[in-house]
Amino acid sequence: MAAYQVQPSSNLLFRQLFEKDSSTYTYLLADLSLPEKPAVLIDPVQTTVDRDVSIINDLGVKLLYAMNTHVHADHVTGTGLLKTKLPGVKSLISKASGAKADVFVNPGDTIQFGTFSLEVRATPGHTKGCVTYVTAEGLNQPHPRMAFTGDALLVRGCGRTDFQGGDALELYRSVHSQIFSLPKDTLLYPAHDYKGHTVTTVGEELLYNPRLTKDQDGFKKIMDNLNLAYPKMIDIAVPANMVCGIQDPVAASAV
Ligand SMILES: N[C@@H](CCC(=O)N[C@@H](CSS)C(=O)NCC(=O)O)C(=O)O
Repeated sequence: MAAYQVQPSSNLLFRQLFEKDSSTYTYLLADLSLPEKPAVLIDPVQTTVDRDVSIINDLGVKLLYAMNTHVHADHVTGTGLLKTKLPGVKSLISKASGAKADVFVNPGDTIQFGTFSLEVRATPGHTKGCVTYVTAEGLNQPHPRMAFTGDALLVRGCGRTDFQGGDALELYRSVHSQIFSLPKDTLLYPAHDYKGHTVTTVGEELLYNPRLTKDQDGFKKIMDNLNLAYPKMIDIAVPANMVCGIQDPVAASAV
């Protein structure tokens, strides 16, 4: 297996952070070419917000957006709590998610942080409002490109499709049209991994993804027979994430 050295651009700060209880990856990206070092944080988890705030403060970056790829069912997002700890931060999620946030994005929108940006691609199927965030093309942009796929595409897997408006055929079409259409060397960063993987590429998943290399019928059969237990925190996480996590930590801790 090839080892990936992420050298997207000397000006792009990139950190992949892990939360072990839900096996969630959180990603910090910042533009070091500007004095303010504008940054975004993708899929933060509430229980690791203090870690994230420490890293942000240690590195001296300015967090603009705490953003989600979708309404998570297995953990409470850190976006609400981050807003209370880092004033000025805006929560961001897709309009199609139906969740509350400061900023809503639609397919084709770009999220700017300094000289870098992330393109919003609609990748529904795991949930209705799932999006993938993709770095831009261009001379001073990360090369290879990087895509943050949430739960639409996992390394050698994909998100389940049995709740929150999930739909196996929609997920299949989303991944093939919006993710597998990217250049083969595009680095794919998922929101979860349960087996110790960190990153993959479009080329690798086109060859080795055991679900998405099948045809649509074969894929649907696999997804209909996953028989996964519901996430332990689903009844707490989904309602909390519909409002982008805790908005008032004092009130929440009093409950
Ligand atoms: N055991 C975990 C939940 C595991 C799970 O269902 N993961 C989801 C993504 S989070 S909703 C998934 O789509 N998994 C796909 C797969 O093939 O594993 C818990 O209880 O939290």
